[in-house]
Parts: sequence; C-alpha cells; structure tokens
Amino acid sequence: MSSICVTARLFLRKDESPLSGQPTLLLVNGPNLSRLGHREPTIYGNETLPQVVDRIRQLAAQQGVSVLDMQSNSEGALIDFLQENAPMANGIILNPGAFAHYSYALRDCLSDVGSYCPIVEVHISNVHQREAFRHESVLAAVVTGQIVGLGTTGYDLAANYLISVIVRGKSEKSASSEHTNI
Ligand SMILES: O=C1C[C@@](O)(C(=O)O)C[C@@H](O)[C@@H]1O
Repeated sequence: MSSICVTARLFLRKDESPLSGQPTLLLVNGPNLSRLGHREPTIYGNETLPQVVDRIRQLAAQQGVSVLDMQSNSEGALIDFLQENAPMANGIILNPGAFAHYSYALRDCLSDVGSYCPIVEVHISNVHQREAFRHESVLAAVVTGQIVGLGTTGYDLAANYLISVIVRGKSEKSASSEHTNI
C-alpha cells in the first residue's frame, strides 16, 4: 500500500498539485505566530495570522497560484508538514519563529526539502536589532533567502518573489516548447 503512494508522488508534476490543480505555495508559521496581532504588537504589529494568510492567498490567487497554510507550535508537526507537502509545492514561505535560532532538526528538513522548491525565511521583526540570541538563524545557510524586519509585508514580498519564479519557469517552459516545435 505504501509503495503505491511513493510511486504516485514520484510522478506528480508540480504544476498539477493534487490539492488544487494549480501551482502551490506553502505558507508555514512556527511557534507563537498563532498569537500574531495580540502578542507584543509593538514588535509584531496588529495584524492577525488569519488576516495575513487571507491576504497572501488573495495575492497568489491573482496569479493562479494556490496557498496551503499551516501554523504549529511543535517542531515535529512543522517537519511532518514540510516533508509531506514540499514535494508537490512550488515555493515555501516560512516564519520559523524561535526555531530559527536553534532547531537543527528543522534545518536538516529544509536542507532536504529545499531540493524541491525555493524557500524564503521571513521574520516580521528585525531580529538583528533585538536580543543577541536572535541574531543568528541556523536555517540561513539552507534557505534561498531571508526577509527580515519589514513587518508582515515580508510575507507579501516573499510571495511575490516565489510567484515571479513560478511565472518565469512557466514562460521558460513555453518558450522552450515553442523552440522545439520550430
Ligand atoms: O517568534 C518569533 C518571531 C520572529 O520569527 C519574527 O517574525 O520576527 C522572530 C523570532 O526571534 C521570534 O522568536
């Protein structure tokens, strides 16, 4: 039974997400981000996580891209979600919360699933202006890029970057098929 699932996954094309039939971005938030809008608003702002997720979903939908979101306070649940969904995703927006600063397990996971699609690490606050323990991200070396300190707009910027990669990939694919047809 399990070998049937593995085989099916190997043959899934990324632009044929089993969930939506559209290219898909994962929007993943780690510990305490469920409290966005309520937690330390002078640092993280007033926008709630559902508001951020709705905005990113609408932004992506305008380009024919769907968004699969999840938030967890648990390291294992984040890793399980990424392992499960990255193979059919076209990009990952990840705010790892405090796991950025010490989770080698999450780093190993990203190093693995980064072979499927680009990953943008987002931090709402400017971690470099804060306590010393926040200055390092152990994930930095295995993600595609980071957006730090631009508030919740960082999620929009990450989505726009990943969507531009998807759109460029599509136009390169159609240009090369036109070329083949000549
Ligand atoms: O939970 C968070 C949020 C954060 O990732 C941010 O978005 O600024 C920064 C982390 O240091 C902190 O632990």
